[in-house]
Amino acid sequence: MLGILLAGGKSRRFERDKLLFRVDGKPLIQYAFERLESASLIDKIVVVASPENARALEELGYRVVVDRMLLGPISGVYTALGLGDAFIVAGDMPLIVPEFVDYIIARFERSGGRVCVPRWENGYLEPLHAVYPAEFRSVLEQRIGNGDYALNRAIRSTDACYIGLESVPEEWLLGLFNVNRKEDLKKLSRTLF
Ligand SMILES: Nc1nc2c(ncn2[C@@H]2O[C@H](COP(=O)(O)OP(=O)(O)OP(=O)(O)O)[C@@H](O)[C@H]2O)c(=O)[nH]1
Ligand SMILES: [Mg+2]
Repeated sequence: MLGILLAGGKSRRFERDKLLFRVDGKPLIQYAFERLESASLIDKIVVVASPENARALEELGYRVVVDRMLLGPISGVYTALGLGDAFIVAGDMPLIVPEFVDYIIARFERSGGRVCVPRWENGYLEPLHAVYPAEFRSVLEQRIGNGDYALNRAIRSTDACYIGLESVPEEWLLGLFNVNRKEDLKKLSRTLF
């Protein structure tokens, strides 16, 4: 399965490009890359970047595709699905749990190729840690065309496969942690070092 790291955000809350920000000498996105790479069902990783950070990411050695729409995650997913079915994850998730990634991909295979997305007990979805079939691209195209950029609504409009987070090992939930603000780096350091 193709692995995609979304990297076209604005980092408004972080106040500078968080994915290139070095944590213990390594760009933040590299943590997500390494953990995604060690999932056994992931065979290739592509970064979906913005025109602003594409060059810097390429120089770090990543395969990069540019998202020219930058409408938020929806256009990142839309761009990614031009490459095929994919496990799509936010580049700001440095604690990805490889077993959890494999589990979602396996569920996708068994579901007959539906969108497979983690769901909290309160109904909240984790669309940036999910598998999407390439065919979902046409759903997104239509919604983008109608000016509806909510990825969650696009998912709910289809017959998606939901992974109940109340029934997965508790350690996996850490994989959903994402860095939005500088303060979040403290939590990251406590977990990593
Ligand atoms: N390709 C692409 N990725 C995006 C886009 N918007 C957000 N992302 C990525 O999606 C992930 C989650 O987004 P956020 O946490 O909201 O990140 P952000 O937009 O950079 O940060 P804020 O401006 O603080 O909301 C991050 O890895 C972003 O890089 C977009 O328009 N295109
Ligand atoms: Mg985030």
